[in-house]
Amino acid sequence: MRKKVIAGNWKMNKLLSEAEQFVETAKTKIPNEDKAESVVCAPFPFLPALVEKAKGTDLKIAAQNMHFEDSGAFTGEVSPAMLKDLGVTHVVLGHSERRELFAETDETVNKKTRAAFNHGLIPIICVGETLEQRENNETMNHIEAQVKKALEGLTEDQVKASIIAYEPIWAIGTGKTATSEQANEVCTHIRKVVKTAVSEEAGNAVRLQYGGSVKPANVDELLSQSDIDGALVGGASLEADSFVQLAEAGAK
Ligand SMILES: O=C[C@H](O)COP(=O)(O)O
Repeated sequence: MRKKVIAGNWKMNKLLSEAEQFVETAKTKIPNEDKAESVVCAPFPFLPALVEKAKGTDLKIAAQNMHFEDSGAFTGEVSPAMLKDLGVTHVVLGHSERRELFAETDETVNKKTRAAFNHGLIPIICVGETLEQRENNETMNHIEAQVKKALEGLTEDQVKASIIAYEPIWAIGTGKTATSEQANEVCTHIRKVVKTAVSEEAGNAVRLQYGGSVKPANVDELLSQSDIDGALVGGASLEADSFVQLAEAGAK
Protein backbone atom coordinates (compact mmCIF):
# COMPACT_ATOMS: atom_id res chain seq x y z
CA MET A 1 0.00 0.00 0.00
CA ARG A 2 1.55 3.30 -1.09
CA LYS A 3 1.26 6.14 1.40
CA LYS A 4 -0.47 9.21 -0.03
CA VAL A 5 1.57 12.40 -0.32
CA ILE A 6 -0.09 15.80 -0.49
CA ALA A 7 2.17 18.67 -1.47
CA GLY A 8 1.22 22.32 -1.54
CA ASN A 9 3.21 24.32 -4.08
CA TRP A 10 2.94 27.96 -3.14
CA LYS A 11 4.85 29.11 -6.24
CA MET A 12 5.89 32.80 -5.91
CA ASN A 13 3.31 33.78 -3.30
CA LYS A 14 3.16 34.99 0.31
CA LEU A 15 5.41 37.08 2.52
CA LEU A 16 7.43 35.54 5.34
CA SER A 17 4.95 36.47 8.08
CA GLU A 18 2.10 34.88 6.09
CA ALA A 19 4.14 31.77 5.45
CA GLU A 20 4.97 31.42 9.16
CA GLN A 21 1.34 31.92 10.11
CA PHE A 22 0.33 29.18 7.66
CA VAL A 23 2.77 26.68 9.15
CA GLU A 24 1.75 27.62 12.69
CA THR A 25 -1.88 26.84 11.83
CA ALA A 26 -1.33 23.77 9.66
CA LYS A 27 1.33 21.94 11.63
CA THR A 28 -0.92 20.66 14.39
CA LYS A 29 -3.94 19.95 12.18
CA ILE A 30 -2.43 17.83 9.42
CA PRO A 31 -2.74 14.05 9.67
CA ASN A 32 -0.15 11.91 11.38
CA GLU A 33 2.78 11.14 9.08
CA ASP A 34 2.00 7.42 9.37
CA LYS A 35 -1.31 8.04 7.60
CA ALA A 36 -0.27 10.53 4.88
CA GLU A 37 2.65 12.78 4.07
CA SER A 38 2.06 16.54 4.05
CA VAL A 39 4.59 18.75 2.32
CA VAL A 40 4.74 22.50 1.78
CA CYS A 41 6.88 23.70 -1.15
CA ALA A 42 7.89 27.24 -0.25
CA PRO A 43 10.00 30.00 -1.85
CA PHE A 44 13.72 29.86 -0.94
CA PRO A 45 13.84 32.84 1.46
CA PHE A 46 11.22 31.26 3.74
CA LEU A 47 12.84 27.83 4.03
CA PRO A 48 15.02 28.28 7.16
CA ALA A 49 12.18 29.83 9.18
CA LEU A 50 9.62 27.28 8.05
CA VAL A 51 11.89 24.29 8.69
CA GLU A 52 12.44 25.66 12.20
CA LYS A 53 8.71 26.17 12.79
CA ALA A 54 7.79 22.72 11.47
CA LYS A 55 10.49 20.93 13.47
CA GLY A 56 9.13 18.01 15.50
CA THR A 57 5.81 18.02 13.61
CA ASP A 58 4.51 15.92 10.71
CA LEU A 59 4.80 18.79 8.23
CA LYS A 60 7.68 18.58 5.75
CA ILE A 61 9.18 21.60 4.03
CA ALA A 62 10.25 21.45 0.38
CA ALA A 63 11.91 23.73 -2.15
CA GLN A 64 10.42 24.48 -5.56
CA ASN A 65 13.64 24.13 -7.56
CA MET A 66 17.42 23.86 -7.19
CA HIS A 67 20.61 23.72 -9.26
CA PHE A 68 22.28 20.38 -9.93
CA GLU A 69 25.80 21.41 -8.91
CA ASP A 70 26.98 21.31 -5.27
CA SER A 71 28.56 24.78 -5.39
CA GLY A 72 30.31 27.16 -7.75
CA ALA A 73 29.94 30.24 -9.92
CA PHE A 74 26.19 30.06 -10.56
CA THR A 75 24.90 33.48 -9.54
CA GLY A 76 21.39 33.41 -8.19
CA GLU A 77 21.20 29.63 -7.89
CA VAL A 78 20.65 27.41 -4.85
CA SER A 79 22.38 24.04 -4.47
CA PRO A 80 21.05 20.72 -3.17
CA ALA A 81 23.71 20.81 -0.43
CA MET A 82 22.31 24.13 0.81
CA LEU A 83 18.76 22.75 0.91
CA LYS A 84 19.81 19.61 2.73
CA ASP A 85 21.80 21.65 5.23
CA LEU A 86 18.68 23.70 6.03
CA GLY A 87 16.60 20.61 6.79
CA VAL A 88 14.54 20.64 3.62
CA THR A 89 13.29 17.11 2.75
CA HIS A 90 11.80 17.34 -0.76
CA VAL A 91 12.33 19.40 -3.89
CA VAL A 92 10.00 20.02 -6.84
CA LEU A 93 11.85 19.49 -10.12
CA GLY A 94 10.84 20.26 -13.68
CA HIS A 95 7.57 22.01 -12.92
CA SER A 96 6.00 23.06 -16.22
CA GLU A 97 6.43 26.70 -15.23
CA ARG A 98 10.18 26.08 -14.90
CA ARG A 99 10.21 24.25 -18.22
CA GLU A 100 8.15 26.87 -20.07
CA LEU A 101 9.41 30.10 -18.50
CA PHE A 102 12.96 29.21 -17.44
CA ALA A 103 14.14 26.84 -20.17
CA GLU A 104 14.29 23.76 -17.96
CA THR A 105 14.83 20.65 -20.11
CA ASP A 106 14.45 16.91 -19.61
CA GLU A 107 18.23 16.79 -19.34
CA THR A 108 18.51 19.37 -16.55
CA VAL A 109 15.61 17.71 -14.74
CA ASN A 110 17.55 14.43 -14.86
CA LYS A 111 20.74 16.10 -13.56
CA LYS A 112 18.74 17.70 -10.75
CA THR A 113 16.99 14.43 -9.88
CA ARG A 114 20.31 12.64 -9.53
CA ALA A 115 21.76 15.55 -7.53
CA ALA A 116 18.74 15.50 -5.20
CA PHE A 117 19.35 11.86 -4.33
CA ASN A 118 23.08 12.47 -3.92
CA HIS A 119 22.11 14.84 -1.12
CA GLY A 120 19.30 12.82 0.43
CA LEU A 121 16.48 14.97 -0.95
CA ILE A 122 13.30 13.38 -2.34
CA PRO A 123 12.47 14.74 -5.79
CA ILE A 124 8.93 15.55 -6.84
CA ILE A 125 9.44 15.26 -10.60
CA CYS A 126 6.80 17.04 -12.68
CA VAL A 127 5.68 15.86 -16.10
CA GLY A 128 2.75 16.91 -18.24
CA GLU A 129 1.46 17.63 -21.71
CA THR A 130 0.18 20.81 -23.36
CA LEU A 131 -3.37 21.08 -24.67
CA GLU A 132 -2.00 20.85 -28.20
CA GLN A 133 -0.16 17.62 -27.42
CA ARG A 134 -3.32 16.16 -25.86
CA GLU A 135 -5.40 17.12 -28.89
CA ASN A 136 -2.80 15.56 -31.20
CA ASN A 137 -2.86 12.32 -29.21
CA GLU A 138 0.76 12.80 -28.17
CA THR A 139 0.17 12.71 -24.41
CA MET A 140 1.36 9.19 -23.66
CA ASN A 141 4.51 9.39 -25.81
CA HIS A 142 5.42 12.78 -24.42
CA ILE A 143 4.96 11.70 -20.79
CA GLU A 144 6.86 8.48 -21.41
CA ALA A 145 9.85 10.40 -22.79
CA GLN A 146 9.81 12.85 -19.87
CA VAL A 147 9.62 10.07 -17.27
CA LYS A 148 12.34 7.92 -18.85
CA LYS A 149 14.77 10.81 -19.14
CA ALA A 150 14.09 12.08 -15.62
CA LEU A 151 14.86 8.67 -14.10
CA GLU A 152 17.92 7.88 -16.22
CA GLY A 153 20.90 6.74 -14.13
CA LEU A 154 18.97 6.34 -10.88
CA THR A 155 19.22 3.15 -8.83
CA GLU A 156 16.12 1.02 -8.38
CA ASP A 157 15.85 2.17 -4.75
CA GLN A 158 16.03 5.80 -5.82
CA VAL A 159 13.24 5.29 -8.33
CA LYS A 160 11.16 3.60 -5.63
CA ALA A 161 11.66 6.64 -3.40
CA SER A 162 10.80 9.16 -6.14
CA ILE A 163 7.55 11.04 -6.46
CA ILE A 164 6.32 11.82 -9.97
CA ALA A 165 3.66 14.49 -10.37
CA TYR A 166 1.49 14.29 -13.47
CA GLU A 167 0.35 17.83 -14.21
CA PRO A 168 -1.42 18.40 -17.52
CA ILE A 169 -0.36 21.94 -18.38
CA TRP A 170 -3.85 22.84 -19.60
CA ALA A 171 -5.23 22.11 -16.11
CA ILE A 172 -2.79 24.23 -14.09
CA GLY A 173 -4.35 27.30 -12.55
CA THR A 174 -7.14 27.22 -15.12
CA GLY A 175 -9.89 25.72 -13.02
CA LYS A 176 -10.02 22.89 -15.60
CA THR A 177 -9.28 19.64 -13.81
CA ALA A 178 -8.52 16.53 -15.79
CA THR A 179 -11.29 14.05 -15.06
CA SER A 180 -10.20 11.48 -12.53
CA GLU A 181 -10.28 8.89 -15.34
CA GLN A 182 -8.02 11.03 -17.56
CA ALA A 183 -5.61 11.61 -14.67
CA ASN A 184 -5.56 7.95 -13.71
CA GLU A 185 -5.09 6.81 -17.30
CA VAL A 186 -1.85 8.78 -17.55
CA CYS A 187 -0.69 7.73 -14.07
CA THR A 188 -1.29 4.08 -14.99
CA HIS A 189 0.82 4.66 -18.09
CA ILE A 190 3.61 6.25 -16.01
CA ARG A 191 3.62 3.25 -13.69
CA LYS A 192 3.84 0.93 -16.69
CA VAL A 193 6.74 2.94 -18.11
CA VAL A 194 8.61 2.68 -14.79
CA LYS A 195 7.93 -1.07 -14.62
CA THR A 196 9.35 -1.56 -18.10
CA ALA A 197 12.26 0.87 -17.83
CA VAL A 198 13.33 0.03 -14.28
CA SER A 199 11.55 -2.92 -12.63
CA GLU A 200 8.15 -4.25 -11.64
CA GLU A 201 8.93 -3.44 -7.99
CA ALA A 202 9.98 0.13 -8.76
CA GLY A 203 6.79 0.65 -10.78
CA ASN A 204 4.70 -0.60 -7.89
CA ALA A 205 6.53 1.53 -5.32
CA VAL A 206 6.94 4.89 -7.07
CA ARG A 207 4.33 7.39 -5.90
CA LEU A 208 2.36 9.33 -8.49
CA GLN A 209 0.65 12.61 -7.79
CA TYR A 210 -1.90 14.42 -9.90
CA GLY A 211 -1.71 18.22 -10.12
CA GLY A 212 -3.93 20.77 -11.85
CA SER A 213 -6.77 22.63 -10.16
CA VAL A 214 -7.00 20.16 -7.26
CA LYS A 215 -9.18 21.47 -4.43
CA PRO A 216 -10.99 20.05 -1.40
CA ALA A 217 -14.10 19.50 -3.54
CA ASN A 218 -12.41 17.19 -6.08
CA VAL A 219 -9.51 15.66 -4.16
CA ASP A 220 -11.37 12.58 -2.84
CA GLU A 221 -12.43 11.52 -6.30
CA LEU A 222 -8.89 11.93 -7.66
CA LEU A 223 -7.27 10.09 -4.75
CA SER A 224 -9.71 7.20 -5.07
CA GLN A 225 -8.17 6.27 -8.44
CA SER A 226 -6.00 3.15 -8.60
CA ASP A 227 -2.73 4.81 -9.62
CA ILE A 228 -2.99 8.26 -8.01
CA ASP A 229 -1.09 8.42 -4.73
CA GLY A 230 -1.35 12.08 -3.93
CA ALA A 231 -1.71 15.61 -5.22
CA LEU A 232 0.54 18.55 -6.06
CA VAL A 233 -1.63 21.55 -5.36
CA GLY A 234 -1.08 25.20 -6.26
CA GLY A 235 -3.90 27.68 -5.64
CA ALA A 236 -5.85 25.62 -3.13
CA SER A 237 -2.75 25.11 -0.97
CA LEU A 238 -2.34 28.80 -0.18
CA GLU A 239 -4.84 28.85 2.69
CA ALA A 240 -3.95 26.69 5.69
CA ASP A 241 -7.50 25.40 6.20
CA SER A 242 -7.78 24.30 2.60
CA PHE A 243 -4.34 22.64 2.72
CA VAL A 244 -5.32 20.78 5.90
CA GLN A 245 -8.51 19.53 4.23
CA LEU A 246 -6.46 18.26 1.29
CA ALA A 247 -3.97 16.59 3.63
CA GLU A 248 -6.82 14.97 5.55
CA ALA A 249 -8.15 13.56 2.29
CA GLY A 250 -4.79 11.86 1.84
CA ALA A 251 -5.22 10.09 5.16
CA LYS A 252 -8.69 8.65 4.46
O1 LIG B 1 2.27 22.72 -8.67
C1 LIG B 1 1.05 22.83 -8.72
C2 LIG B 1 0.35 22.87 -9.98
O2 LIG B 1 0.99 23.70 -10.89
C3 LIG B 1 -1.12 23.04 -9.90
O3 LIG B 1 -1.50 24.37 -9.65
P1 LIG B 1 -3.07 24.68 -9.40
O4 LIG B 1 -3.49 23.75 -8.31
O5 LIG B 1 -3.12 26.11 -9.01
O6 LIG B 1 -3.76 24.38 -10.69
